Amino acid sequence: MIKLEDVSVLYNKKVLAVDNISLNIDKGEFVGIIGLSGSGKSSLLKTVNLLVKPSNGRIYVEGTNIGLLKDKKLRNIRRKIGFIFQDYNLVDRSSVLENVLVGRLGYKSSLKSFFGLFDDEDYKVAVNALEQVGLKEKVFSRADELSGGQKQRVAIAKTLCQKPKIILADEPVSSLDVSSAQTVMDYFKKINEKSQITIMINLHDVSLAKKYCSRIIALKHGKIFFDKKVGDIDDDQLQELYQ
Ligand SMILES: Nc1ncnc2c1ncn2[C@@H]1O[C@H](COP(=O)(O)OP(=O)(O)OP(=O)(O)O)[C@@H](O)[C@H]1O
Repeated sequence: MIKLEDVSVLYNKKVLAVDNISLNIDKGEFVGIIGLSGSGKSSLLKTVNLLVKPSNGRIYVEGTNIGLLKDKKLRNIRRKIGFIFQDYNLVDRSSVLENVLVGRLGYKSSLKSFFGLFDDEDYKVAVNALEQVGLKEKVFSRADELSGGQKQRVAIAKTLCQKPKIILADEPVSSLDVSSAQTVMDYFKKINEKSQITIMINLHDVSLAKKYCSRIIALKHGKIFFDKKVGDIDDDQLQELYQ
């Protein structure tokens, strides 16, 4: 589903955030990325949909080298890849429904998306997405009336409206209390299992990564320190990672 070949990210010609990484992620995997702050987790995730352009290497999504795509073809492939940010990325003064409908814009002509014109099908998809994250009753609430955990669930619903095959989530629960973080992670897990959506998620909380992910990729100084099934990770390796 996702294949990286010799991918590096170099900022300002001097900070090597991702150092020659190659990896393969299959459809339906739930992969956690862990590592110290500054180890390159965010940069790695953002290269997968070209939010950050790699300075070297190739990125394949479903076999297509996305670095070679332009305009409509690039937009179409990006539509398949949802991205969830730590700070939710919602419009606070808009309703939950309006926020979620933004996820449909990739399916609209530029004119319709400019005027925010949605049809019955869009509303159906949006309400269904909110149902999937347990927030159907909040459909007309304003986004800024929600708790952090609820906001992140709205962000997930927005992404689901894109009908993604892949969800990339960059520290999606690090601003949340323990209980809200678990609830959000539960929804990620449900979505992964029910829809076979491939998930790559950056987490600084190793215990959450071990609880929810099937595979963990640990980064150190921009390189893969280990890449293992959760059951194969031992505490010594984790200690070495965080030293
Ligand atoms: N836009 C940028 N311009 C310049 N340097 C950057 C940029 N983004 C990240 N870096 C640097 O790249 C390196 C990796 O950062 P990155 O954010 O990818 O790591 P991270 O593991 O996600 O860290 P954190 O957990 O703190 O977000 C760091 O040295 C960081 O300062």
